[in-house]
Amino acid sequence: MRTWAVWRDNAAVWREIFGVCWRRSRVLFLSVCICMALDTFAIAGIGLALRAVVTGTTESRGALIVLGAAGAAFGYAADVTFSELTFSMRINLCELVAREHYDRQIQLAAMGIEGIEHLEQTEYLDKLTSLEQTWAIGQSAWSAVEAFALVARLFLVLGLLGSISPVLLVILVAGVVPLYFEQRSRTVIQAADEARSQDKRLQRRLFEILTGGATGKEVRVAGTSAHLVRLQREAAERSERVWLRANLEAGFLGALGWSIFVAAFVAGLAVVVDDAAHNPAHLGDIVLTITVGTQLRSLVQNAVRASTNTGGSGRILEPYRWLRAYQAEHVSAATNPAPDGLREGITFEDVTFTYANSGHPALAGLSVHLPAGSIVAIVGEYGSGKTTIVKLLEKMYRPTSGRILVDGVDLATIDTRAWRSSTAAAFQDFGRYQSTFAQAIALGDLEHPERLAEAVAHADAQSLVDRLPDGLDTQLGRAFDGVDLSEGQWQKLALARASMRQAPLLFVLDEPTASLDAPSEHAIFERYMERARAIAPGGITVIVSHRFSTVAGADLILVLDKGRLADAGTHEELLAASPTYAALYSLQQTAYAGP
Ligand SMILES: Nc1ncnc2c1ncn2[C@@H]1O[C@H](COP(=O)(O)OP(=O)(O)OP(=O)(O)O)[C@@H](O)[C@H]1O
Repeated sequence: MRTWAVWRDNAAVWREIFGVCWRRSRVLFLSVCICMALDTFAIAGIGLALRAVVTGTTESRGALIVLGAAGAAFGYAADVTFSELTFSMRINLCELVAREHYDRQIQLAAMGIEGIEHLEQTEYLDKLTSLEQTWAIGQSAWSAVEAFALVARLFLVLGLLGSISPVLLVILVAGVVPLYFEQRSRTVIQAADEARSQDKRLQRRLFEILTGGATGKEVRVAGTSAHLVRLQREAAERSERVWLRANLEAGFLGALGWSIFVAAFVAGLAVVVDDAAHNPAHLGDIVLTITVGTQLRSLVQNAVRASTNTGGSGRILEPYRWLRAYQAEHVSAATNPAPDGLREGITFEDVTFTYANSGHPALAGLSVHLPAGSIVAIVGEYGSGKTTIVKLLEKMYRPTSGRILVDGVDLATIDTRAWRSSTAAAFQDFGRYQSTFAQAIALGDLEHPERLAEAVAHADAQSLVDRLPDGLDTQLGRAFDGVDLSEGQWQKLALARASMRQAPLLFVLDEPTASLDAPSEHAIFERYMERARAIAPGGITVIVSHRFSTVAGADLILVLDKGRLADAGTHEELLAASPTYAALYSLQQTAYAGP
């Protein structure tokens, strides 16, 4: 039942693929179909033409010999030409459809998912990775057509054999035998492929660790390279053993199937030869039987390959179908407009959030009001839930329970795109875009490139730009022979990107200065505090930090402890009323002041 459902779902995608092929290039689509159909008849034509040559020879009919020879030559030429043409046109069509349709569809579907939960689960990441080969989606549909055409060709050839002698139809039955064994040997190979996939992944990861920039440094210092190389070799040996065993078994199964087929074919041929010995007019049948019969082997093999590819295409269609279904489920249906400005503020109402792959809540029963127009700092130990609040505010996740209210309206009901375009954020794990410096900043708001200089100034990045060889036009990153930046410089760039959006309702800075030195950190905080005061009516600035001292000027400080709100208030209030805050604050003061 499950298999049937998979085939039905695959068929629905194939129908869609053919529709896309038809719309994108009718000429290519029709050419492929016509070439495939003509190729199907070419083999039968060759057999018939050769029989005509032999019959012409035995009956001394010159015209028939010439016609048969010309027909056979034409048939061979057609077979080669049409199969070559079909092959290259199919590739072109698949690439065209991938480039102009599926690449875009997949990217839109991936970005259409409201949150980022799926991006943090390995299984889903694997699925997305396999979708990088978008041409294979189109290829899967054409493999199905090819399998169908090959089976049609098989029946045509067998029909011809049957017309010589019904006894030859026994080859039809024999033809199923190698089909069965080839199928089984492919299953053996597939099972082995799956069985060794973990070792292959391990090999790949170890290779990345050994050759990667960041990991390479650690491996060298720790002196563990020989150990890692050994682990990699062991994984390779395990994988090879599984592969070799499977190939031997598959080879044996294949040989067994073909031996049975050859025995049946030889027996059939003996019947035809015996008949021709008694009736010279049937000599041509021997040629026809050998011509068409020898084609059977490659036909059956190709039919098996095509049908296995068609079945295997589920490997690419399954993640594609999954992505579409997942997107359909996770597309935001919220339609409330985002407010123009905040009047009351943002209220967390008993918000609890648990990550899908985690057993305990990252935030538990959080109830707090962030007043409109305020600067809110979130402090707390590692893993206390600070970033989780940021992600919830940006609608990357939805609360497991409780609500976040924006001026009394549930954030879940506010149109996600509209909400995000009224906010700006510099995330802790910011992107390092290997483009020009200016492009990497402008990504923050493509509609207002004129704000670039201002954003650079806000992030205290002007002196950095001045030092770059081509200023704002400097290419970044090693992938394109560009300049590599230090962690702190990348962070300033991310800050500038977040500063592109002027007067956002919500401005979130998650550890915006973690990689910066103390003077830069101080300058940046001063500037962002100042900016926050000038932000749109009621705009809220949220700053996440480990360093209590730098956010002391915030209007409201939230102290998180293991996912719970331990305390909230101004710096002075907390110093007076919160022993946790006072202790951590004085600890940090002492640590930064030194002995
Ligand atoms: N994607 C995730 N999947 C599962 N658990 C997660 C995920 N992200 C965070 N967590 C867990 O949720 C808890 C809160 O994490 P969060 O990143 O919000 O803490 P944080 O206070 O920002 O920490 P840090 O100061 O280290 O950035 C931690 O226990 C963390 O391990």
